[in-house]
Amino acid sequence: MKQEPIQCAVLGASGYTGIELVWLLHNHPQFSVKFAFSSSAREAEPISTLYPQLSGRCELILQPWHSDLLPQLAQQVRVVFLALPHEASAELAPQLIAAGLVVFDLSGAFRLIDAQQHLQAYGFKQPKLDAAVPYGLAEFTQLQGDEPLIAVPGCYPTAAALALRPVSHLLTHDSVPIVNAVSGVTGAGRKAQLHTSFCEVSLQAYAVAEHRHQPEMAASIGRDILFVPHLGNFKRGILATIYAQVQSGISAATIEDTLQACYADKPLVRIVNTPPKLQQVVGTPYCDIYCKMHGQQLIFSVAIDNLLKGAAAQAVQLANQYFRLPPSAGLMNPGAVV
Ligand SMILES: NC(=O)C1=CN([C@@H]2O[C@H](COP(=O)(O)OP(=O)(O)OC[C@H]3O[C@@H](n4cnc5c(N)ncnc54)[C@H](OP(=O)(O)O)[C@@H]3O)[C@@H](O)[C@H]2O)C=CC1
Ligand SMILES: CC(=O)N[C@@H](CCC(=O)OP(=O)(O)O)C(=O)O
Repeated sequence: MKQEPIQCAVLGASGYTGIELVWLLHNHPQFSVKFAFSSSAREAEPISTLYPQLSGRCELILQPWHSDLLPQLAQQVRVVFLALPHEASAELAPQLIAAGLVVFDLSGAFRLIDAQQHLQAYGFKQPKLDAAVPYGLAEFTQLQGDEPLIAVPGCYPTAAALALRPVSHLLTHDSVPIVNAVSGVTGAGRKAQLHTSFCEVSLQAYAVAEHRHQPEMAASIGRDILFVPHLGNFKRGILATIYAQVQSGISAATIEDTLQACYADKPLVRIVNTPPKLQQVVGTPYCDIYCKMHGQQLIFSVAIDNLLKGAAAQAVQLANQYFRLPPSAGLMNPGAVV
C-alpha cells in the first residue's frame, strides 16, 4: 500500500540550493513539496518563470514568504527546509520548531556548538534553543526521528570531513591537515555580487586560513585543520586536495581498508581509484574520495557537487534517515537544475 506523502515546504526556493531542494523533493517517492517560498517575490508566480528549465516539468508556484503564513504552514506541512542566509535561518528556525515543524537548516546558523566561535565566524549571536542541534554529516549521524532541528553541514566541511573523519585516529598526534579546496561560483549563491560576476571570476584563493568553515571543519574532524578555499571559474562542484601526516607504520593498504570498511554500507560515498573529476559528481549526490600515500604523507582528492552533496542532497539524505527511508531515496535520478 502506498504511504501518504510527507508534506514539505522550502524557504529560499528562489535561490540555488533552494531550487535544487525543490527539484529533489518534487521527484522524491515519499516527500511532496506543498509550498515553495521566496523572500523578495511580490506575488505568486510559477517557479518555472525563474528557472525556465523546469517549464513543463514542475508546475509549483513560488510564493512570497510572510510570517503571517506560519500557522497555515504548521497545519499543512510536516517538514521545512531552510535555504536562507544564516541570519534569516537563525531568526526563523526557532519559530518553526515552536510551531511543531521539523526543520532542516542548510545555513550555518546552528552548525557550531560554541557560541563564541559562532559569533566570531558569523557576526551575530546564535539563538539559544532548549535542546542541542545535531550536526548532520549524514554518513556519521544517527537521527532518531524526533529531533526538531537538524543543522546541515557546510559544503567545504562535508568534503573535508568525509575524507578525514574515518582516518583521523591514524594521523600523527600533532598533524594539522591542510585542506585546499576550489569551489564553483554557485557556492556563493544567486544574488548579484561583484566578485562573482562573469568578468571578475578567475581562480583565486580567498579567506585564507580565516574562512567561517574552518572551525566547523575542525569540530567535525575533531582536530585542528588549515583551510584555504578558492573560487574557480566554473558553475558548480568542489574539488578538495587534502594533506595529512600519518603515524609511522601506517601503510597505504591500512588507509584504503579503513576507508572501504567505513563506507561499505554507505552508498553515497565512493572510494575511487583515480583522482576524481568534478564532472563525475556534478548533478549527483555522491562524494568521491581518492587517496594516495607519499612516505608518511597522506593525500586525498575529494569531489562533491556543492549544491547537492554539499547542501540540498545531503539535506534530503538526512530527511530520508529521519523518516527511516533508504539513504539514496529520491536522489539518484533528478539531476541538476542550475
Ligand atoms: N550555495 C552553496 O553551495 C551552499 C549554500 N549553503 C547555504 O544555504 C543557504 C542558501 O544558500 P544559496 O542557495 O546559495 O543562496 P541564494 O543567495 O542562492 O538564495 C538565498 C535565498 O534566501 C532568500 N533570502 C534572501 N534574504 C532573505 C531574508 N532576509 N529573509 C528570508 N529569505 C531571504 C532568497 O530569496 P529572494 O532572492 O527571492 O529574496 C533566496 O531564495 C545559505 O545559508 C548558504 O550559506 C550551504 C551549503 C552550500
Ligand atoms: C564559493 C563561495 O563563496 N562559497 C561559500 C561557501 C558556501 C556556503 O554557502 O557556505 P555555507 O556552507 O556555510 O552555508 C563561501 O565561501 O562563503
